[in-house]
Amino acid sequence: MDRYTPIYVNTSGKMCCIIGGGRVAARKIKGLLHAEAHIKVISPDITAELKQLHQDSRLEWIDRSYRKGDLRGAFLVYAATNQVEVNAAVVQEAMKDGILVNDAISSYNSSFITPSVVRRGRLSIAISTAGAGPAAAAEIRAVLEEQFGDEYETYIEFLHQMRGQVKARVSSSHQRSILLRQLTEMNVLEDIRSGQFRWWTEEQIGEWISRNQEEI
Ligand SMILES: C[C@@]1(CC(=O)O)c2cc3[nH]c(cc4nc(cc5[nH]c(cc(n2)[C@H]1CCC(=O)O)[C@@](C)(CC(=O)O)[C@@H]5CCC(=O)O)C(CC(=O)O)=C4CCC(=O)O)c(CCC(=O)O)c3CC(=O)O
Ligand SMILES: NC(=O)C1=CN([C@@H]2O[C@H](COP(=O)(O)OP(=O)(O)OC[C@H]3O[C@@H](n4cnc5c(N)ncnc54)[C@H](O)[C@@H]3O)[C@@H](O)[C@H]2O)C=CC1
Repeated sequence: MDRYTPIYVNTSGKMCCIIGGGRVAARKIKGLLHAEAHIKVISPDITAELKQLHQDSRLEWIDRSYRKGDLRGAFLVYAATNQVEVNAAVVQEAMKDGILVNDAISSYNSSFITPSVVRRGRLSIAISTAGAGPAAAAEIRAVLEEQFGDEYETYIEFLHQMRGQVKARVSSSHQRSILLRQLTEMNVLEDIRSGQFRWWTEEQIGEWISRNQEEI
C-alpha cells in the first residue's frame, strides 16, 4: 500500500488490545492513552514503563502469550510482538471479526498505520510516509515542533471558545462562516507570543460578535 486515508479515530473509552509489551507496544500505547482509550495488554513480559502504568491502573495487563479469542470485544488492535507468525495470527482474528488492526512488523497486513504526531493541546499534526520511512516521519515531526510552538495550544483553545460562542449566538450559517474566518485573521498568535494575550470574557465575545455582525 502506498496511499492511505488519514482520519482521526475516536477511541475514548473503547477497548484497544495490544498484543506484545516491548518498546514498540509502549509507544503505540502512549498514543492511545492520550486519546483516553481503555487499554488491554496481552504479553508474558512488558517494559518497566508499562509495568508502572499498570500499577497506576492506567492499563489492564494479561500476563501471558496471545491466544485465539483474546480480541473479543476489542475496537482496535495492535499486533506488536516480535514474532511474525503471532502478529499474523492476531491480524487474521481481527480481520475475521472486522476489528481495526495494525501489524507492527508488516504494514502490508495492517488495516491502518500509525503516524508521527505533533501535539499542542487540541491541535495535532499527523505525519505519515505511508510506511516508506518512519524515522523520516519522526524527523519531520521535530521540524514541525519547532515551527508550531506551545503558543498554538492557547491559540486553538481560544478559537474553540470563540467558535462555540459564535455557533450559539449567530443563527445564519453565512454570517457564522464570515465571523469564524475573521477570527483566524486576527493577531491572536502574535499577542500570545508577546505575552499580551488575555482570555476574553463572555461579554467581550458578545460585543465582538455584535460589532462584526453589523459590518457583514
Ligand atoms: C508502517 C508503520 C506501521 C505502524 O507501526 O503503525 C511502521 C512500520 C515499521 N516501522 C519500522 C521501524 C521503525 N519505526 C520507527 C518509528 C516509528 N514508526 C512509526 C510508524 C510506523 N512504523 C508506521 C508507518 C509510519 C509512516 O507512514 O511513516 C512512528 C512514526 C509512529 C509510532 O510508532 O507511534 C514512529 C516514530 C514516532 C516518533 O518519534 O514521532 C523507527 C525509529 C525508532 O524506533 O526510533 C524505526 C527504525 C528505523 C526504520 O526502520 O526506519 C519497521 C521495521 C521493523 C524492522 O525492521 O524489523 C516497520 C515495519 C515495516 O516497515 O513494515
Ligand atoms: N511499527 C513500528 O513502529 C516498529 C516495528 N518494529 C517491529 O516490531 C517488533 C517489536 O519490536 P519491539 O517492541 O522493539 O520488540 P521487543 O522484543 O522489545 O518486544 C516484543 C514483545 O512481544 C512480546 N511477545 C512475544 N511473543 C508473544 C506472544 N506470543 N504473545 C504476546 N506477546 C508476545 C514479548 O513479551 C515482548 O513484550 C520488532 O520485531 C520489529 O520487527 C520495530 C520498530 C518500529
